[in-house]
Amino acid sequence: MTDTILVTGGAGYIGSQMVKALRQAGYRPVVLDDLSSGHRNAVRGEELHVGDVGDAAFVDRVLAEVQPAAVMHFASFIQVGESVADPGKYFRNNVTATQTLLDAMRARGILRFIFSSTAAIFGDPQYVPIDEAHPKSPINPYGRSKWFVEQLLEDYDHAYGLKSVCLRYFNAAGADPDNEIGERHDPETHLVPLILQVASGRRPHIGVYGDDYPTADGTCVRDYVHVADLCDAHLLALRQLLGGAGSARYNLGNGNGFSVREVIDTARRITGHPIPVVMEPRRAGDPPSLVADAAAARAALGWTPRYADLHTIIGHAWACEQRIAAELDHARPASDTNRSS
Ligand SMILES: NC(=O)c1ccc[n+]([C@@H]2O[C@H](COP(=O)([O-])OP(=O)(O)OC[C@H]3O[C@@H](n4cnc5c(N)ncnc54)[C@H](O)[C@@H]3O)[C@@H](O)[C@H]2O)c1
Ligand SMILES: O=c1ccn([C@@H]2O[C@H](COP(=O)(O)OP(=O)(O)O[C@H]3O[C@H](CO)[C@H](O)[C@H](O)[C@H]3O)[C@@H](O)[C@H]2O)c(=O)[nH]1
Repeated sequence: MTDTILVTGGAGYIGSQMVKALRQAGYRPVVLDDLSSGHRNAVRGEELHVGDVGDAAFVDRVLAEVQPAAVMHFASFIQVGESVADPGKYFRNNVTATQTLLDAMRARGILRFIFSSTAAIFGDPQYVPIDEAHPKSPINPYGRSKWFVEQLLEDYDHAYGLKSVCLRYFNAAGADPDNEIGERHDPETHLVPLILQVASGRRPHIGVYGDDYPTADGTCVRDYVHVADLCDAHLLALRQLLGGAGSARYNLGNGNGFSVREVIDTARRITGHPIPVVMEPRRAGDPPSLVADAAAARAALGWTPRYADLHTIIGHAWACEQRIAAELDHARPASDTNRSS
């Protein structure tokens, strides 16, 4: 029988890619999303339940109807800066609502859970590459919200036998290799899509947040990991959980750090656009360097990233940005087009 997998946040950037990967792997994905930042048209033909993960009655109805073998939980708020300005919003959605979901699952005897965690749980790294044993010391409410849930999951396993895999993504980037879906955050805060919006003419320049960090060229170093590779890791974790494996946590990255300048240079080569840079002050809460040690995921899950090369990651994101820019151009009223020409 085909296993049904409930994907919360399945209308978002990573969740929609996951839905596609689940379908291709022979599962039946069902989406639960309140469309607060997701897009209805990112859900392409799957069953979609529109509502809030924090709404206990709604979640219970969906679980009863869908009867998933496991839940993949992508739904959350994701902006570090906003989490500092409005921590209540982040703890409510990322912690309290997640607990509501977990309690509803328990009540229905659904005890398999895959959680979207983040490198932000580590805070300022004490060493790189960062392995699973690295101390957890988040420096913003977003990171703390994810670390709270990880700890809650440990207690829910001990007490209730709820088995979970926490996957700590480093910098998710890239887009669907088939270019059907892609990254559409609003507002966009992530480096790669912002750079590509400059190349497509949607922005005049890219601001670089600081060049006085203790890195080779002074700009921050990150480990960019392809969204399709993140989905592969989820599929492997899912197979293990459904096979009866216990709870686990894995760091997911390629183990290669690239500076902001290197990312911009790579994008210049791919797009042929000069991508003007404007230097800006440091952004609060940015660690100088975040690079994953993903040896545990490779060994225990058998995870081998297919698109580890930065050129490929940005190339896929560029194809997506060109498609989105063309769609926006097409949708713009003729009077706007006349003005800009
Ligand atoms: N993008 C990254 O680089 C990155 C890095 C590390 C971790 N993550 C985590 O991965 C997950 C997905 O991130 P993303 O970039 O796809 O974000 P996204 O904003 O594109 O997707 C999140 C989805 O969750 C939905 N949602 C939010 N709150 C909800 C609620 N209460 N009920 C129902 N639906 C709700 C939104 O409508 C959206 O469709 C998040 O949990 C995020 O913290 C992302
Ligand atoms: O316009 C921009 C945007 C970003 N950056 C820089 O580019 C790097 C990457 O920034 P992103 O915003 O793309 O990604 P973050 O590293 O801040 O955040 C990512 O990793 C975090 C964990 O640390 C969270 O999980 C978050 O959701 C995820 O997007 C950072 O050094 C940032 O300062 C710029 O210079 N200019």
